[in-house]
Parts: sequence; C-alpha cells; structure tokens
Amino acid sequence: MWNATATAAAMAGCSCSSPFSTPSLFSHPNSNSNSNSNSTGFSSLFNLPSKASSSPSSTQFHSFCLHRSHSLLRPIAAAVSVESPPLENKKLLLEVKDLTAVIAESHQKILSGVNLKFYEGEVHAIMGKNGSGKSTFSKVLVGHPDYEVTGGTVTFKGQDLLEMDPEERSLSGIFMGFQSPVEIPGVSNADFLNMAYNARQRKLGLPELGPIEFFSHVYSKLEMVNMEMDFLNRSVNEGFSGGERKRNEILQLAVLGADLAILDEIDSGLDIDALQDVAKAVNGLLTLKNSVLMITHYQRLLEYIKPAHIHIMENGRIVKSGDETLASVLEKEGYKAISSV
Ligand SMILES: Nc1ncnc2c1ncn2[C@@H]1O[C@H](COP(=O)(O)OP(=O)(O)OP(=O)(O)O)[C@@H](O)[C@H]1O
Repeated sequence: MWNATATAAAMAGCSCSSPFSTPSLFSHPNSNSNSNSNSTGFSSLFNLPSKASSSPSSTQFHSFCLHRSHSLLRPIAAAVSVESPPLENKKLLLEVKDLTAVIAESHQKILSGVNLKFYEGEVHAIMGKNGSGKSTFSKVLVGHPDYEVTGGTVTFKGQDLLEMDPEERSLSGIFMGFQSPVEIPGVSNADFLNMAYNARQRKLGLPELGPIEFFSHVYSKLEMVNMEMDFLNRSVNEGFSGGERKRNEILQLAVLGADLAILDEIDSGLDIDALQDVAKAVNGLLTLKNSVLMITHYQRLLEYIKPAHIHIMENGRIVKSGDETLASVLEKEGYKAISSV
C-alpha cells in the first residue's frame, strides 16, 4: 500500500503508496502520542495564520511516495566528502542485480538489467540521456506502483527489498526526493512533517514528538536548508517555486532521516545560491552510514556533493561506471564519448 510513511518517504523522495504517502500512518490522531499533535497542530500553537488545515486525508497522501529513517545526522562542511573506511571494513547497503522492470499498464520494458553495488556512507550519481531510465530505476527502488519488476534482485541492508511494500521500504531507511514534488493542498508543511515523523516513530516503537518538541527538531533543520519559518505553515508545496520545492524535499529528508536518500534531479530549477544551500544541507546529512544516490544531468551539482562513483545509464541499464572524471568527459564531449552503441 502506498501510504504516509511512503508519502513521507516519497516526499522525501519517493512515489506513492507506501513508504511515503500512506493513509494508515495518518489515521491515528488519538494514537499513543505524548502530545496529541494531530489534533492541536503547529498553527494553533504558534499563532500562525491557518492557511492550511492540519488533517491530511489518506487520499491526499495516496499519490506520493517517500522515505526516511531517523538516524542521527552529523553535520559536515559542504563540498567535502565523508572520508570512507577501507573497502574491507565497509558494509554493503544496496545490491542490485540484473534488475528488469516494465511499465505496469503497458508492459513496456524500461529497465533491462541494472547492476549496482552501494556501500554504507557512499555517494553515487547516476547520469544519462533523457529517457534512459534513471527516474524509473529510482521509483522501482521505492516500490512505485506504476512499474512491475520482471527479473533480478535488490538487497537492501541484507533484506530482499522487492519483497517489501513501499511503506516498509521507507521504514527500512530509504527516502526518495522527487523530481517533481507533489502538492498537498490544505495540509500544512509542519503538520505533515510532524505526522510523518510520528508515524515512523510509532512503527519503530519509538516515542512520538508533540508540536512543541517537534518544533525544536524541525527548527534547526529549517536553518540547514535556509528556509523561512513561514514555510512550515503553508500547505505542502502549494504555491512553492521550483527551488522552494526542492529545498522542501531536503527539509523532509533532514527531518525524517534516511540510510539511503535517493535524490532525483534535486538540482533542477535551483539558482546558484539555492544549489549551494541544498548541497550544503545534503552534505550535512552525510555520515559514515548515511548514503546518497543522486540523479543529475549536470556536473555542477557534483562539484558540491562529491560522489565516489558515477554511473551512466543507457537504455535501462548501467553501461559505464567510474569516478568524477566521467562527469568531466560528459561535460566536454557529451554522451557520444561513452555511448555503448
Ligand atoms: N509511467 C510511465 N508511463 C509511460 N512511459 C513511461 C512511464 N515511466 C517511464 N516511462 C518512459 O520510460 C522511459 C524512461 O523514463 P525515465 O523517466 O525513467 O527517464 P529518465 O532517464 O529519468 O529521463 P530524464 O532525464 O528526462 O528525467 C521514457 O521513455 C519514459 O517516457
């Protein structure tokens, strides 16, 4: 099922019915919270004008996906890679083997045998021509219902990811930041985040946070992405500019956390300052355990968030992998320099 955790997970970068937008996660206003946050909400607590209500319905969350985990995040400087331990000490985070997938409705093949190995704490980037399958790959990882896996395996933290529904994927620590973040009219950003956070806490058997405690948690994250407090009171992504939506995705990631954050074109539509803010925030979330998979068309993002590995996708599979020099070759010579055909 695609639910709030999924939504949250998806909003944090996924797609739809479970790790991110699950209705079940939002359907317990009187659950065992230490704060009754769902019924009170940020708006009333802080006297913010109530532009958005605080009661998202399950339907509102159904078209999202999302992500997250709540690992502790250690800030580091922007444009600085986390120093990796030697390979033999690294733990395998994600292993994709011969993954094939089709569009569920039409059975059109999009992924034709993706292979990828990802260790904890690593940053990877996937580049490739328009339509090569990058977004499809990321959506398949979070369990987007538009796609059907037809072959191959995906192991995440030692578990069969393909056996999990989208919400379980989110709860297991995958977050997806979408290329086109979805609006949730009538639901304030703060209440959405608080509910998504508490939904995850509930699922993990951890204490929930009421509006006041949650405000402290979210306030420092706002600073991280250089967003004004007013954004907390606005409906999720409604009326946000393209750049504000991208910042909001990273805010969700910062609030919810993730072992693996998948960021689909997080740099698109960002001005130079916003790109630096977003990159700094993402770098601030990296630890020896937290990992990022970026999808991008541009080398400039990779100048701020340094990937250890760059992969080129073509016709639904990874045709070349290398270090950052691959991005420089692409920038100078285009995809013809590395095309497999
Ligand atoms: N739900 C869908 N319905 C129809 N076609 C789809 C669907 N999802 C993906 N496709 C098609 O699959 C191909 C790969 O799409 P995808 O979005 O994964 O490419 P991409 O590499 O992310 O492209 P871009 O760089 O332009 O974002 C495209 O031809 C796209 O039109």
